[in-house]
Amino acid sequence: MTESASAFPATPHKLGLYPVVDSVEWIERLLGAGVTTLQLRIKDQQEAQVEDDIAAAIALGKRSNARVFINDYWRLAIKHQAYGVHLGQEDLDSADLAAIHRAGLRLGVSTHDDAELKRAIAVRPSYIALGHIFPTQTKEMPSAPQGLAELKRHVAGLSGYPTVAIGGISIDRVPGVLACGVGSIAVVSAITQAADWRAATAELLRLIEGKE
Ligand SMILES: Cc1ncc(COP(=O)(O)OP(=O)(O)O)c(N)n1
Ligand SMILES: Cc1nc(C(=O)O)sc1CCOP(=O)(O)O
Ligand SMILES: [Mg+2]
Repeated sequence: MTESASAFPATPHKLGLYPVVDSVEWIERLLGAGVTTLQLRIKDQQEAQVEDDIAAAIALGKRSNARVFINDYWRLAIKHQAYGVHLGQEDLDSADLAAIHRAGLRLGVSTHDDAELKRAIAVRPSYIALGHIFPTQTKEMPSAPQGLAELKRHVAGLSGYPTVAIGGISIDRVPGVLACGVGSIAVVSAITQAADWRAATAELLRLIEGKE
Protein backbone atom coordinates (compact mmCIF):
# COMPACT_ATOMS: atom_id res chain seq x y z
CA MET A 1 0.00 0.00 0.00
CA THR A 2 1.04 3.57 -0.62
CA GLU A 3 2.88 5.61 1.99
CA SER A 4 1.74 8.95 0.59
CA ALA A 5 0.59 11.58 3.07
CA SER A 6 -2.95 12.88 2.99
CA ALA A 7 -4.10 15.54 0.55
CA PHE A 8 -6.58 16.77 3.16
CA PRO A 9 -5.32 18.75 6.17
CA ALA A 10 -3.40 16.62 8.63
CA THR A 11 -4.56 15.40 12.01
CA PRO A 12 -2.20 14.23 14.74
CA HIS A 13 -0.92 10.75 13.85
CA LYS A 14 -2.44 9.45 17.08
CA LEU A 15 -5.97 10.75 17.55
CA GLY A 16 -6.33 8.79 20.79
CA LEU A 17 -9.71 7.98 22.29
CA TYR A 18 -12.41 8.82 19.73
CA PRO A 19 -15.98 8.54 21.07
CA VAL A 20 -18.71 8.52 18.43
CA VAL A 21 -21.94 9.90 19.90
CA ASP A 22 -25.40 10.93 18.77
CA SER A 23 -26.13 14.09 20.74
CA VAL A 24 -24.77 17.47 21.76
CA GLU A 25 -25.29 16.40 25.38
CA TRP A 26 -22.78 13.59 24.95
CA ILE A 27 -20.32 15.92 23.22
CA GLU A 28 -20.56 18.35 26.15
CA ARG A 29 -20.17 15.62 28.77
CA LEU A 30 -17.16 14.04 27.09
CA LEU A 31 -15.41 17.37 26.52
CA GLY A 32 -15.85 17.97 30.23
CA ALA A 33 -14.28 14.56 30.90
CA GLY A 34 -11.15 15.52 28.96
CA VAL A 35 -11.84 13.86 25.59
CA THR A 36 -10.22 15.74 22.70
CA THR A 37 -11.35 13.80 19.60
CA LEU A 38 -15.08 13.17 19.09
CA GLN A 39 -17.64 12.55 16.39
CA LEU A 40 -21.25 13.66 16.21
CA ARG A 41 -23.08 10.82 14.44
CA ILE A 42 -26.77 11.56 13.93
CA LYS A 43 -28.37 9.27 11.39
CA ASP A 44 -31.01 9.80 8.74
CA GLN A 45 -32.46 13.21 9.57
CA GLN A 46 -33.17 16.17 7.33
CA GLU A 47 -30.43 18.79 7.36
CA ALA A 48 -32.80 21.35 8.84
CA GLN A 49 -33.44 19.05 11.80
CA VAL A 50 -29.78 18.54 12.64
CA GLU A 51 -28.25 21.92 11.83
CA ASP A 52 -28.61 23.42 15.31
CA ASP A 53 -27.07 20.34 16.94
CA ILE A 54 -24.21 20.24 14.46
CA ALA A 55 -23.49 23.95 14.93
CA ALA A 56 -23.59 23.54 18.72
CA ALA A 57 -21.26 20.51 18.71
CA ILE A 58 -18.76 22.34 16.52
CA ALA A 59 -18.87 25.45 18.72
CA LEU A 60 -18.36 23.34 21.87
CA GLY A 61 -15.39 21.62 20.27
CA LYS A 62 -13.80 24.95 19.35
CA ARG A 63 -14.31 26.30 22.85
CA SER A 64 -12.46 23.28 24.28
CA ASN A 65 -9.80 23.20 21.57
CA ALA A 66 -11.02 19.71 20.69
CA ARG A 67 -11.38 17.92 17.36
CA VAL A 68 -15.06 17.45 16.52
CA PHE A 69 -15.79 15.44 13.38
CA ILE A 70 -19.25 15.47 11.82
CA ASN A 71 -20.51 12.20 10.37
CA ASP A 72 -22.34 12.31 7.01
CA TYR A 73 -23.55 15.96 7.02
CA TRP A 74 -20.59 17.38 5.14
CA ARG A 75 -22.42 20.49 3.86
CA LEU A 76 -23.29 21.53 7.41
CA ALA A 77 -19.78 20.68 8.57
CA ILE A 78 -18.44 23.10 5.95
CA LYS A 79 -21.04 25.75 6.73
CA HIS A 80 -20.17 25.72 10.45
CA GLN A 81 -16.45 25.11 9.94
CA ALA A 82 -16.05 21.80 11.75
CA TYR A 83 -12.61 20.41 12.50
CA GLY A 84 -13.45 17.55 10.17
CA VAL A 85 -15.93 15.28 8.43
CA HIS A 86 -16.24 11.48 8.57
CA LEU A 87 -17.54 9.73 5.46
CA GLY A 88 -18.31 6.11 4.61
CA GLN A 89 -17.66 4.47 1.26
CA GLU A 90 -21.20 5.18 -0.02
CA ASP A 91 -20.87 8.80 1.09
CA LEU A 92 -17.80 9.08 -1.16
CA ASP A 93 -20.11 8.62 -4.18
CA SER A 94 -22.15 11.71 -3.39
CA ALA A 95 -20.05 14.07 -1.26
CA ASP A 96 -18.23 16.99 -2.85
CA LEU A 97 -14.72 16.12 -1.70
CA ALA A 98 -13.26 19.12 -3.47
CA ALA A 99 -15.56 21.42 -1.50
CA ILE A 100 -14.55 19.76 1.78
CA HIS A 101 -10.92 20.17 0.81
CA ARG A 102 -11.36 23.81 -0.25
CA ALA A 103 -13.02 24.57 3.07
CA GLY A 104 -9.97 23.23 4.91
CA LEU A 105 -11.76 20.46 6.79
CA ARG A 106 -10.05 17.20 7.75
CA LEU A 107 -11.54 14.08 6.23
CA GLY A 108 -11.83 10.61 7.77
CA VAL A 109 -12.96 7.65 5.64
CA SER A 110 -14.37 4.26 6.71
CA THR A 111 -12.93 1.02 5.34
CA HIS A 112 -13.75 -2.64 5.89
CA ASP A 113 -11.54 -4.58 3.46
CA ASP A 114 -8.73 -4.25 0.95
CA ALA A 115 -10.94 -2.92 -1.84
CA GLU A 116 -12.34 -0.17 0.39
CA LEU A 117 -8.84 0.68 1.57
CA LYS A 118 -7.71 1.14 -2.00
CA ARG A 119 -10.59 3.50 -2.62
CA ALA A 120 -9.94 5.44 0.58
CA ILE A 121 -6.24 5.83 -0.18
CA ALA A 122 -7.11 7.24 -3.60
CA VAL A 123 -8.92 10.08 -1.81
CA ARG A 124 -5.87 10.69 0.44
CA PRO A 125 -7.93 11.50 3.53
CA SER A 126 -6.66 12.85 6.84
CA TYR A 127 -7.23 9.50 8.56
CA ILE A 128 -8.44 6.04 7.68
CA ALA A 129 -10.89 4.12 9.89
CA LEU A 130 -10.68 0.32 9.97
CA GLY A 131 -13.74 -1.63 10.99
CA HIS A 132 -15.46 -3.42 12.28
CA ILE A 133 -12.85 -5.17 14.40
CA PHE A 134 -15.25 -7.21 16.57
CA PRO A 135 -18.98 -7.94 16.39
CA THR A 136 -21.00 -4.84 17.23
CA GLN A 137 -24.58 -4.31 18.39
CA THR A 138 -24.48 -0.61 17.49
CA LYS A 139 -24.67 -0.84 13.72
CA GLU A 140 -25.85 -3.52 11.32
CA MET A 141 -22.81 -4.55 9.34
CA PRO A 142 -22.96 -6.31 5.95
CA SER A 143 -19.44 -7.70 6.36
CA ALA A 144 -17.77 -9.96 8.93
CA PRO A 145 -15.61 -8.52 11.72
CA GLN A 146 -12.03 -8.20 10.51
CA GLY A 147 -10.36 -9.21 13.79
CA LEU A 148 -6.97 -8.27 15.17
CA ALA A 149 -4.72 -10.08 12.67
CA GLU A 150 -6.32 -8.27 9.74
CA LEU A 151 -6.25 -4.96 11.64
CA LYS A 152 -2.53 -5.41 12.23
CA ARG A 153 -1.92 -6.16 8.56
CA HIS A 154 -3.90 -3.12 7.45
CA VAL A 155 -2.22 -0.75 9.91
CA ALA A 156 1.21 -1.99 8.84
CA GLY A 157 0.42 -1.00 5.25
CA LEU A 158 -0.79 2.47 6.20
CA SER A 159 2.22 4.02 7.90
CA GLY A 160 1.62 7.35 6.13
CA TYR A 161 -1.86 7.69 7.60
CA PRO A 162 -3.35 8.16 11.04
CA THR A 163 -5.49 5.09 11.67
CA VAL A 164 -8.66 4.57 13.73
CA ALA A 165 -10.01 1.17 14.78
CA ILE A 166 -13.78 0.86 15.33
CA GLY A 167 -16.39 -1.77 16.06
CA GLY A 168 -17.08 -3.82 19.16
CA ILE A 169 -14.12 -2.41 21.08
CA SER A 170 -14.78 -2.83 24.79
CA ILE A 171 -12.38 -1.70 27.50
CA ASP A 172 -10.90 -5.15 27.92
CA ARG A 173 -10.17 -5.38 24.19
CA VAL A 174 -8.28 -2.06 24.06
CA PRO A 175 -4.77 -3.44 24.84
CA GLY A 176 -5.03 -6.00 22.02
CA VAL A 177 -6.22 -3.34 19.57
CA LEU A 178 -3.43 -0.93 20.54
CA ALA A 179 -0.89 -3.73 20.08
CA CYS A 180 -1.84 -3.73 16.37
CA GLY A 181 -0.26 -0.27 16.07
CA VAL A 182 -3.44 1.73 15.53
CA GLY A 183 -3.28 5.40 16.56
CA SER A 184 -6.86 5.81 17.70
CA ILE A 185 -9.79 3.76 18.97
CA ALA A 186 -13.35 4.82 18.20
CA VAL A 187 -16.08 3.60 20.53
CA VAL A 188 -19.81 4.00 20.90
CA SER A 189 -21.22 1.50 23.40
CA ALA A 190 -18.09 1.20 25.55
CA ILE A 191 -19.01 4.70 26.74
CA THR A 192 -22.68 5.31 26.01
CA GLN A 193 -23.86 1.91 27.33
CA ALA A 194 -21.46 1.78 30.28
CA ALA A 195 -22.95 1.49 33.75
CA ASP A 196 -20.68 4.40 34.70
CA TRP A 197 -19.72 6.41 31.62
CA ARG A 198 -17.34 8.68 33.57
CA ALA A 199 -15.36 5.73 34.89
CA ALA A 200 -15.36 4.07 31.46
CA THR A 201 -14.13 7.26 29.77
CA ALA A 202 -11.41 7.77 32.37
CA GLU A 203 -10.22 4.18 31.94
CA LEU A 204 -10.24 4.48 28.14
CA LEU A 205 -8.27 7.75 28.30
CA ARG A 206 -5.76 6.08 30.61
CA LEU A 207 -5.34 3.01 28.42
CA ILE A 208 -5.29 4.78 25.05
CA GLU A 209 -3.67 8.14 25.82
CA GLY A 210 -1.91 7.48 29.10
CA LYS A 211 -3.99 10.24 30.75
CA GLU A 212 -4.30 9.73 34.51
C1 LIG B 1 -14.40 6.63 13.19
C2 LIG B 1 -15.53 6.06 12.39
N1 LIG B 1 -15.31 4.97 11.66
C3 LIG B 1 -16.30 4.44 10.92
C4 LIG B 1 -17.54 5.03 10.91
C5 LIG B 1 -18.65 4.49 10.06
O1 LIG B 1 -18.96 5.46 9.07
P1 LIG B 1 -19.96 5.08 7.86
O2 LIG B 1 -19.37 3.91 7.14
O3 LIG B 1 -20.23 6.29 7.10
O4 LIG B 1 -21.26 4.61 8.59
P2 LIG B 1 -22.22 5.52 9.51
O5 LIG B 1 -21.48 5.86 10.75
O6 LIG B 1 -22.57 6.76 8.74
O7 LIG B 1 -23.39 4.65 9.77
C6 LIG B 1 -17.73 6.17 11.68
N2 LIG B 1 -18.90 6.81 11.73
N3 LIG B 1 -16.70 6.68 12.41
C1 LIG C 1 -20.61 3.42 13.55
C2 LIG C 1 -19.80 2.22 13.31
N1 LIG C 1 -19.09 2.05 12.16
C3 LIG C 1 -18.46 0.88 12.13
C4 LIG C 1 -17.64 0.43 11.01
O1 LIG C 1 -17.07 -0.67 11.08
O2 LIG C 1 -17.56 1.17 10.04
S1 LIG C 1 -18.70 -0.04 13.51
C5 LIG C 1 -19.68 1.16 14.17
C6 LIG C 1 -20.34 1.04 15.51
C7 LIG C 1 -19.33 0.98 16.62
O3 LIG C 1 -20.03 0.91 17.82
P1 LIG C 1 -19.51 0.08 19.06
O4 LIG C 1 -18.28 0.73 19.55
O5 LIG C 1 -20.65 0.19 20.05
O6 LIG C 1 -19.32 -1.34 18.60
MG1 LIG D 1 -21.63 7.75 7.10
